[in-house]
Amino acid sequence: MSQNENTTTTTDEGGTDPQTDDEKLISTDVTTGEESARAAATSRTMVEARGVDVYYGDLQALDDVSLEIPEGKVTAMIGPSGCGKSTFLRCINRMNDLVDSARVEGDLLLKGKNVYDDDVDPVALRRQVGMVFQEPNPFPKSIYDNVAYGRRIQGLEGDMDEEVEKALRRAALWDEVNDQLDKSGLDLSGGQQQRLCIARAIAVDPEVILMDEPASALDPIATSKIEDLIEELAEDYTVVIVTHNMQQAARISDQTAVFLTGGELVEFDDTQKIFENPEHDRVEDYITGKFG
Ligand SMILES: Nc1ncnc2c1ncn2[C@@H]1O[C@H](COP(=O)(O)OP(=O)(O)OP(=O)(O)O)[C@@H](O)[C@H]1O
Repeated sequence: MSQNENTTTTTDEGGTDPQTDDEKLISTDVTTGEESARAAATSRTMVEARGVDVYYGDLQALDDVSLEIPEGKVTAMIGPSGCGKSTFLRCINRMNDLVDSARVEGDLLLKGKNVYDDDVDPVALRRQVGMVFQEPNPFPKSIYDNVAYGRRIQGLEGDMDEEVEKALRRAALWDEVNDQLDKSGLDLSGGQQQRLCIARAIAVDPEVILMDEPASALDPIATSKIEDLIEELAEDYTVVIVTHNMQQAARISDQTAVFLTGGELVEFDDTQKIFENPEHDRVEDYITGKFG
């Protein structure tokens, strides 16, 4: 957001937002302290969807999706191809804004604040809600610069060497790369590249990490490392992961959302319940491989 765009905004209640332009520039958290405190006092929900519909032109990709994603857990999104899992993930950090034909209706709240409100800066939102994609996509830069990049462009304070080391340690990559930080990120193995992308995402201190099939391009050993890492990350972050791999969802997630054709969220519950005793026959059929 440019400084000129930072004008006084109208609140839901019709009053004016007392936050000054400078304060808004300093505060990149899209939720205000008051909103965060209110949300924390009433629940531990990090992300809440209320009646979310998404369209790409005439095609409806999500149909009236409502769910609450708890803080500090791993939440998996599963379902057959084309049922809207990635679309839902991309609503949370407004990546769908980048698709001209995409239209989002309903409410998508992050710590009680609608991320689609006019006063939310999508760039600040994407710092708070980081993303890791299916194909590892490090920048053609050194390992160090890949991790430092986000902090530099966001102007975040702190000792950069320490921050880079911290992020690489959290991403379980430090021990493998600490003596070659100048090496290109592109020269790492696929699994290391994906952990580098995770380090890059966490270097800017997000609260939520979205992962869109983060291990599907990796071999079984690299996959297993990423799965271990995801479980560890949930100690510090809220993780939302799209996966085609039901065993993976069962292994690493606390909650599972099952989407079925037509962009419908059919069931959302504890992962154990979804896999052992789902409420809906259609979910059982999907889990047991009768379709999808
Ligand atoms: N950028 C886009 N433009 C037009 N239609 C899109 C776009 N992205 C997704 N869609 C359509 O929206 C629907 C949901 O797609 P989405 O990628 O969210 O599903 P998914 O469940 O993640 O699928 P997969 O498991 O195959 O990745 C599909 O019909 C898809 O073709």
